[in-house]
Amino acid sequence: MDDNIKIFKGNIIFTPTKDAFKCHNNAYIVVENGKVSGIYDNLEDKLSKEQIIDCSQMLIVPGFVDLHFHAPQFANRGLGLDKELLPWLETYTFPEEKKYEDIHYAEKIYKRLVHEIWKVGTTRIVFFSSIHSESTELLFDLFDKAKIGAYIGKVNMDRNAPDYILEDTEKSLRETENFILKYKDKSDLVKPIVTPRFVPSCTPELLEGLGELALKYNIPVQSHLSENTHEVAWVKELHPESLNYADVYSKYKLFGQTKTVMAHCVYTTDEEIELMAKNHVYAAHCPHSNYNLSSGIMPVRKFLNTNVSVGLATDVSGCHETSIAKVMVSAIQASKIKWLETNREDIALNTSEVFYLGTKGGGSFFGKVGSFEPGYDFDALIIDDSNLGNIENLTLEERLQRFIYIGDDRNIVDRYVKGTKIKEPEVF
Ligand SMILES: O=c1[nH]c(=O)c2nc[nH]c2[nH]1
Ligand SMILES: [Zn+2]
Repeated sequence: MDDNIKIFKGNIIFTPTKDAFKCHNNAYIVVENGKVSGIYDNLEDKLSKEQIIDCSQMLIVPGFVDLHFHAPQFANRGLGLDKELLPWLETYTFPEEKKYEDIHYAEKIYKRLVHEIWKVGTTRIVFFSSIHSESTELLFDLFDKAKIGAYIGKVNMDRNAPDYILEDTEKSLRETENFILKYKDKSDLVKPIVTPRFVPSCTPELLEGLGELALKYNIPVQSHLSENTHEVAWVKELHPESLNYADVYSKYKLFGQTKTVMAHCVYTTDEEIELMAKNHVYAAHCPHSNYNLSSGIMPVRKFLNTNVSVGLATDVSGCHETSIAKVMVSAIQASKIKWLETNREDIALNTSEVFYLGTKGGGSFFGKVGSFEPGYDFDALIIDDSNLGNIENLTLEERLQRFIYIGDDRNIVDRYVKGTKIKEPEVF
């Protein structure tokens, strides 16, 4: 058989749309050159046993996609989470990010990070690094070597933070351009992304320069939008000339002029949501982080009803969890509170919806990723849930739901990206 063809047998479950799971019990998924070519209920008569990767009792699901993660905050998980956003940034986040000027510290933590992302079954991820070019390049190289898909952004910030974490505007732009030039064509799986931290920490000159760079090299953009009420008020104070928070990014060509993702969107107005839909700007929903930092609850249903593309994200270290499965749980919980808050108008999310958001919803930011429809990259997790309880009398949907709620990385037997099995990365 052609080396470029792999055939997996197992219980295949995925969400081509958010509205329902597609399930194939004990079926075959054929992968050619890293892409799904089809799913068949029976191929046995055409194949010998050696040609099949047998996962018979197991679940085969798309890999998880995390649309927003701060790599240099990895060692800070679980610290200072009784604070709100702005005091937390000052007391915990900025001092930790400063440490990434030391490449040896970066190497120690980033190697652990790659291992963790592999462990929890995240196969595609969008990272903020820190302001430091050398550490950012290291992060890029480690994910490229691990063969996990990622966008990686050198953070830009030149105002409203302690001196030790601020950049000179010109230098920030120059280093960002150098990073783009060095890495934009280096890897098939890992790519640069333009990363203004958020409006309060970027001068208009910096935002303007970053918008120009994104357009010049057609590089995607990521930032934060309307996470916290104090932050939103601060942006209004800094930019009285703008209609709203999104309008500031938009003015500097950082709001959909190239592919864009904005984290949080808790206080985004109806006009801003309309603009996101019009400009195809993604929203990264980070419910765990929003609880921890007392930010609020993003009205996800409103975004979905307005046809905004939404994915899930941990937002480590606003979030102490690294698993997107656990974010799926908190997305359901948060939406139930929102349902109560809106007098039962914003219908709560169900399991197929959050699974969609954590796979195909965020995956589309990377291309044909997060589903098993023909032509999609075969990014997959093989899950053995036999230790979680009886599997005989449950539907595949129930088994997957149970894994999301009570399973963990110990249930993930194998991980694939673009049809290639990802080996466990070395930590030391
Ligand atoms: O959750 C967040 N984490 C951060 O590091 C950050 N910086 C600005 N805004 C932020 N929000
Ligand atoms: Zn963030």
